[in-house]
Parts: sequence; structure tokens; C-alpha cells
Amino acid sequence: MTETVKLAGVTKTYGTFNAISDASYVLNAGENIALVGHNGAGKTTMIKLMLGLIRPTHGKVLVLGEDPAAGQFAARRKLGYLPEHVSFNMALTGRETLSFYAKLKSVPVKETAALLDHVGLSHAADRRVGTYSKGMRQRLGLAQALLGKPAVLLLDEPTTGLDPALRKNFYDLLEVMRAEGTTILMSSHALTELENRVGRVIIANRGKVIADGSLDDLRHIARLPVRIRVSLAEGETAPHSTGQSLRIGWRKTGFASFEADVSAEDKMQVLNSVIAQNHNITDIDVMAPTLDELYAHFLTVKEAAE
Ligand SMILES: Nc1ncnc2c1ncn2[C@@H]1O[C@H](COP(=O)(O)OP(=O)(O)OP(=O)(O)O)[C@@H](O)[C@H]1O
Repeated sequence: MTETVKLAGVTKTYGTFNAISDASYVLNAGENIALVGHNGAGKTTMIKLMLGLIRPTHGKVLVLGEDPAAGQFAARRKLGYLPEHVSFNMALTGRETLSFYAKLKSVPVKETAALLDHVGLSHAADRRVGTYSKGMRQRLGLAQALLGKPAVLLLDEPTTGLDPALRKNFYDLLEVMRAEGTTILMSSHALTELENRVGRVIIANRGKVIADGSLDDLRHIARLPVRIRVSLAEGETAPHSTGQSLRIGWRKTGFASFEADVSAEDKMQVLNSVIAQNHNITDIDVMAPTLDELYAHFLTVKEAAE
């Protein structure tokens, strides 16, 4: 794996307040990572450190092998950034806006037409940005961040203001970039929509990294139960699960549907037993812990430890 971003023991202090405390992680080429956490957890501060807009109080930040806060940060052109609040000159057209940023980044202006097309703004390219909807401005912001095919793309809450169809389009676009080797780090609160969209999740809380891994890694560490839902054809009191050593607490959740939480290790034994003992099953769902549940779990564990 090719390392693109590194935080090593990074602390960022404002006065006596630690916005970031001893954060360490490495991001690699071709990774799509979600940075999640409550308001004030330190997500934007981490992104600002990677952009070189602020310097760490302690520790080291490296982006594409260089210090992003150094005056001569040659890799800056290889960084794409979409801020949380995009603001453009309302009097310029979309095309003029993107051309302006292309010149700033020394990217050939002729590349802007394809980017506008990519984010679905070709039809409005010659309209003033002042007439754009919020979602259209967000997409123009994304086109700006994609200028020059960045090796590292930093997106601060990028899907705010996008409708479901545009969100899908947006994640599809990111997947193409990721597959081509771009490192994508996006901060977000939209846990449910991230679930199948990112390969890795970093959870921050009060400036500290409290969990870091793929969804499967986090599930493995958290050891939260798997939920099994069984629907039966007739109104029985609960699925039979005799012949097993496990005592399953079935909850009735509908006319003839029942749910139970079992450990990941016991899941197959319970399923096999239920299927063997119940001949009137109409449906079975097995639900792994969601990112929302994992997030709540890690925060609770962290709060309890402090
Ligand atoms: N320039 C600053 N001066 C003082 N405190 C700051 C400064 N910048 C950030 N902070 C504080 O650092 C903490 C982390 O802020 P940050 O913006 O990184 O959080 P965040 O996780 O991005 O939050 P949100 O989800 O609300 O955007 C907050 O408590 C914030 O008030």
C-alpha cells in the first residue's frame, strides 16, 4: 500500500483546549475513508492540518511525503478540498468559476468542460452561480475539488444539500476516483448512507481517535450481537429452537414475526436450529450491527472509560 497521508502523535491546542489529542493514523492510495464524530470532535481541524492551513502543536503531519504547512509544499496541487460551506462569487457562471480555480491550480482550462459534465452541470455551465440551487453549488464545489485529478481528496461533509439521486451519483464518482488510486477522506454525520460506501471508518471523539478500521474490523472489535428476525406462517408464540445449548430470548415484533439478538459466534448454530425446528418459516433476516450502532457503542465505551 502506498502511504499518502500520515498523522503521527498529532495534538492541536487552542489556548488550553486540545482540539486534537495525540492522533495517529496513516491513509493509503485507493482508500475511501469516512471520518465521523459528534460536532466539535475535531474532524475539520484534522482536515485543516492535512491542508497545511494550520500547524500541529505537537506531532507530525505528512501529505504525499511532505509537510503541508511548509511554504514550499509542492504536493499542494495534488490535493483536492471541498470545504463544509462552499461559497462562490454569485456573479460568475459555473464555467467561469471552474476556469478561475483551474488557473489557480495551473490546470488546463480545457479540462473544466469534462468536469462540469462529470458532476451533471453542463446544462447550467453558462448560468450565474447565483441562480444555482444548493445541490448545484455543492456539485460545483466538488468539480473544483476534482480539478487536476488529486491524489488526495479531502471532503468536509460533502453530501449536505444533495438529494438521494445526486448522492448516489456523487458516491459513484468517488468510487471511480478511488479505483484509480485517489485517497478520499470525507468527514460526515450521515452514518447510514456511508455504510456501504466507504472501506474504512475513523471515529473521533473530543479530538481523539477512538476507532479505526473497516466496518468488518469494527464489528469484530465491538462484538455487538447480530439480530435475527424470523417470520412464521401462523401466529405461534415464538420460534422453536430446541436441541441446542443456547437460550434464545425471542421478542415478538409483529403478528407472527420474532427477533432475537445473538453473538456472531452463535449465529449459525441458532439459524440451523431454528430452520430445523420450524417448518412454517416464511422469512429470515440476519442483520449485522449498523454503523450507527457501532458508532454509539464506541462512544459509550470511551465515555465509560473516562
Ligand atoms: N480557531 C479555533 N480556536 C479555538 N477553538 C477552535 C478553533 N478551531 C476549532 N476549535 C475547536 O476545536 C474543536 C474541534 O473543532 P472542529 O471544527 O474540528 O470539529 P468538527 O468535528 O469538524 O465539528 P463539526 O461536526 O461541528 O463540523 C471544537 O471544540 C472547536 O470549537
